[in-house]
Order: sequence, then C-alpha cells, then structure tokens
Amino acid sequence: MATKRHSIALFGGTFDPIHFGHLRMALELRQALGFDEMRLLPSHQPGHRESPGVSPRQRCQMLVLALAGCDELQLDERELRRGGATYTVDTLEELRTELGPEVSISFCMGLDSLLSLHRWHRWQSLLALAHLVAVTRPGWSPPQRAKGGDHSPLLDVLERHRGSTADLHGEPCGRLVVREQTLLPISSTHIRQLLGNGQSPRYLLPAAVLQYIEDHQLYRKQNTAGDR
Ligand SMILES: Nc1ncnc2c1ncn2[C@@H]1O[C@H](COP(=O)(O)OP(=O)(O)OP(=O)(O)O)[C@@H](O)[C@H]1O
Ligand SMILES: O=C(O)c1ccc[n+]([C@@H]2O[C@H](COP(=O)([O-])O)[C@@H](O)[C@H]2O)c1
Repeated sequence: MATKRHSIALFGGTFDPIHFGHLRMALELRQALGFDEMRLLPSHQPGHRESPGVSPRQRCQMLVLALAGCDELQLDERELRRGGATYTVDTLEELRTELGPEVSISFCMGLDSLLSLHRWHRWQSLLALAHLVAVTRPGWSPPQRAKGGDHSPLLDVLERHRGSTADLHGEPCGRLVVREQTLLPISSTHIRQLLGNGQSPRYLLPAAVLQYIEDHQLYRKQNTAGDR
C-alpha cells in the first residue's frame, strides 16, 4: 500500500487580476486532495498569451493582498524572480532539484489549460517532474477520444497517466487527475472588462485587491501598460 509523502501543489496563473474563482479553487483543492502545501504561482511573462495589462510586480502585490491572513495558501514568487518568458517545465525542474526526487509535486490547472497542454513548452516532460491535476470548469468537457477517433498525442498521454487521488500521495510525479469541482463563474477578463467600462467588479475579488486596483488606477481603458 502506498505511503503518504510530503505533497506540494502549485496553482499557476497570470492572475491579471487574482479573483475569488482562483482562490476558492486553490483552497478547495488543498482541502479535498489533502496537500501539505498549496502555492499560488504567478507567471512572469506568459509565452502563450498577450502580455498582461499590468506589471508582474503589481500582479504579485495583488496576490499578497489576496492571501493576507490565509494560512492555507502560500505565494511562490520564483517565476517572477526568474524573469523572462515563463515556462512551467523550467519551474518544475527548478523545484524538483530543490526538493529532491521523493516529494510529491502537483501542478493544478483549470481544464481549459489542460486542453492546450500539447502546446506548452516541452509538454511531454511535465509528467516526469510532477503530477497534473485538472479541475473541470463550466463550459469545458474532459478530453475524449471520438469513436474510431484520430490519433491524438495529448489524449494518449492523458490516458496513459490517468491516476487517483491516492496516487498523488503515493508517487512523486507522473499521474493525471481530473477532478470535478464547482467553480465560481468568474474570469479576470470579465473583471478587466468591467473596469474598462467604468463598472465595479465588487464581490468578484477580495476588497483589498479592488482597493489596490482603484488606488493605482489599473485596467482603465487608457491604462494598458502599467508601471513595468
Ligand atoms: N473561475 C475560476 N475558477 C477556477 N479556476 C479558474 C477560474 N478562472 C481561471 N481559472 C484557472 O486559473 C488558472 C489561472 O488562470 P488565469 O490567471 O488565466 O485566470 P482567468 O480568469 O482565466 O484569466 P483570463 O480571463 O485573463 O484568461 C488557470 O488554470 C485557469 O483554468
Ligand atoms: O509552459 C508553458 O508553455 C505554458 C503554457 C501555457 C500555460 N502555462 C502555465 O499554466 C498556468 C495557467 O496559465 P494562464 O495563461 O491560464 O494563466 C500558468 O502557470 C502558466 O505559466 C504554461
């Protein structure tokens, strides 16, 4: 029978800005899957999408405010410290070197992120470094092979590595767990749109984060560059 080893979960994102959807997902995952640590991991410069509208430092400050007083979630700033284009495989390699081969590392994401995994930098190396945990989000269905369906490298890998919650604790890496969880229908895009239209995103994100956005006049229509 598998023994429980120290387990660290990472929840990576652009967090532009952080909102209650991210925070609830991270907290519920930690509670439901029994991770010893759950770290929010803001990316520096996502290689796969448009540059965020505010600076990495500002996104990080909003995370600090969002996590204040919460012992169950931590902030991991390594991607911001590393700078440059952010690739998850680099982060996992760095962590694996730091933590050694036995600690369980799980990289958590929404299902929308999992569906584009085959476009991530060196994606085939990810499961040799960590487990992947994907949470279903309204409007997205888990990947499925069509009857007599095409060859899909992503589906092949996902099927081969499918595992259970127990595997996340019994093994250090190499399993994919897809978990159904009620997700709050909130997105950073919607929050940015509200602010851009002069409307309040109140109740979608922590009050301290909204106060920071207002104090620094972020996400206004004319403000797209931030203070990089
Ligand atoms: N409402 C939500 N509940 C749970 N997870 C979410 C939610 N929104 C995004 N996520 C997940 O959080 C991670 C980081 O997402 P990201 O920072 O891009 O947030 P977002 O709200 O999707 O932003 P944007 O609208 O700018 O794309 C991704 O894995 C994504 O699937
Ligand atoms: O490494 C990659 O190529 C890669 C491509 C897309 C997304 N990611 C990571 O997935 C996480 C969620 O991304 P996003 O764009 O939804 O914020 C975040 O930690 C990104 O760094 C990583």
